[in-house]
Amino acid sequence: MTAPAYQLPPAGEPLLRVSHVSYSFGTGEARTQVLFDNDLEVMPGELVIMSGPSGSGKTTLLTLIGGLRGIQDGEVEIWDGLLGTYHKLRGLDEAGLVQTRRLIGFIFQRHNLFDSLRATQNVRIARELFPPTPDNETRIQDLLSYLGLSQRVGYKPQELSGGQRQRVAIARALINNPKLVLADEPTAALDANSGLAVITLLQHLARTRDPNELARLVGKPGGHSDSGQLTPEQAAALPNLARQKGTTSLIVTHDARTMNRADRIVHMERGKIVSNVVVAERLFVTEGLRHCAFFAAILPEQQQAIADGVSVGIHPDLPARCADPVRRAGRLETFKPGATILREGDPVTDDSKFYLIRRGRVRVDRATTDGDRAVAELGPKDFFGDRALVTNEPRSATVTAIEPVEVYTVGREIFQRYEATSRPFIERIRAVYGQS
Ligand SMILES: Nc1ncnc2c1ncn2[C@@H]1O[C@H](COP(=O)(O)OP(=O)(O)OP(=O)(O)O)[C@@H](O)[C@H]1O
Repeated sequence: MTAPAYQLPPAGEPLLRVSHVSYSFGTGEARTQVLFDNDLEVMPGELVIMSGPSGSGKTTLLTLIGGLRGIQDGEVEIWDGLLGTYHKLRGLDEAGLVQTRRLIGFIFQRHNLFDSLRATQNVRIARELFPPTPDNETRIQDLLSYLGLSQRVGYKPQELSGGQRQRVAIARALINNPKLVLADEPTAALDANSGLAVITLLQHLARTRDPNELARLVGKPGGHSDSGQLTPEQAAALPNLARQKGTTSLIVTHDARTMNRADRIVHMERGKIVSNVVVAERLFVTEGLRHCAFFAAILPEQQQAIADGVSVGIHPDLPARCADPVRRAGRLETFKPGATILREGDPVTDDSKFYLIRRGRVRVDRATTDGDRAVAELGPKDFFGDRALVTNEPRSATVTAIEPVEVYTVGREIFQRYEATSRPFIERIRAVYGQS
């Protein structure tokens, strides 16, 4: 019998969806609510870091997602690509939960290795839950050796250091190519090389990466294995270890080195997800804003805050959707070909916006001082609509979508905020835009 083929979730749908999840410990007077109405969607192949102060509820949320605790309020749905359906965890019986947990690779602090088993056996026993493949044994050895344990495969847990045990637990979590990895501080006990190896493997399990990205992480042959770089052998082993792409990882960590490698950073405070930033989108918007004279003139941290507010929760590989409140805070608008985005002569109102093109091309058509018309085309990373918001004069051009267009928008209120707070600032800016 051949294994059923894995299907991805329907286009644009997440692999994991958390909706309105709240949670309390204890009962009666001792009842304490620790999670408050959380929403989160994680797309296939995303590497998401969850950060936040101690006690903010990260571990509790992770255990709910993993089906290790019963859901009290809200829902958690996990895509099962073999059944082609979502498992809804709320109210699921133990058999259903066991089935769901088999989709997940858990990397938690308490590793629960079997004390009587050697490193290889601890990994093999997880592999035995699934149908064997001809390369079972080589894969186990390759994974352990990639994680720097080739000299330790025959050791039992008590003969290993904390970091080595953690690496065996990681090998065990990843040996079955889970489509969802849930990890709680996976790199906390690890040296620099092992931490980097783990996060790089998760990145490569997620999707094909730019080879240059990997090349930058690799040290010289024979270099020190704890140099904070990968050895050439580790880099060479990656393609084979990460043949099956599409692994989604949700990682709780305080480790700044790990955070730099995330696709998205979700931040929790006091039981609530308070920010949800897609790193590539934030970078795109920040760079785009900095090319505009108005935003270039404000402080970098203010630019960053505006970029975060604009791009929050938007995923780089997918069209914009507004599924949860965190995403709704994102300001992405779409226009069909032929649609007018701005019209020459329209007055500035409270609804007026600045536009940064994310995808597609627009035509800009405006009257020139000599009575002619000037036409230009703009594309991704170009922007328009700032001048009228600074000068409060009517729109000076008509902007039309040539193709399907996605634009990030910044509302007029941001411009007014600076006008209200800093007179000299706005005068300087108006001078740049040709107004006294
Ligand atoms: N079993 C439990 N019984 C009662 N309260 C608990 C229990 N587990 C956690 N809590 C409380 O729930 C809140 C959230 O804890 P949680 O461990 O989820 O936070 P965290 O963000 O993961 O913290 P850390 O980074 O320190 O691991 C904390 O106030 C904690 O004291």
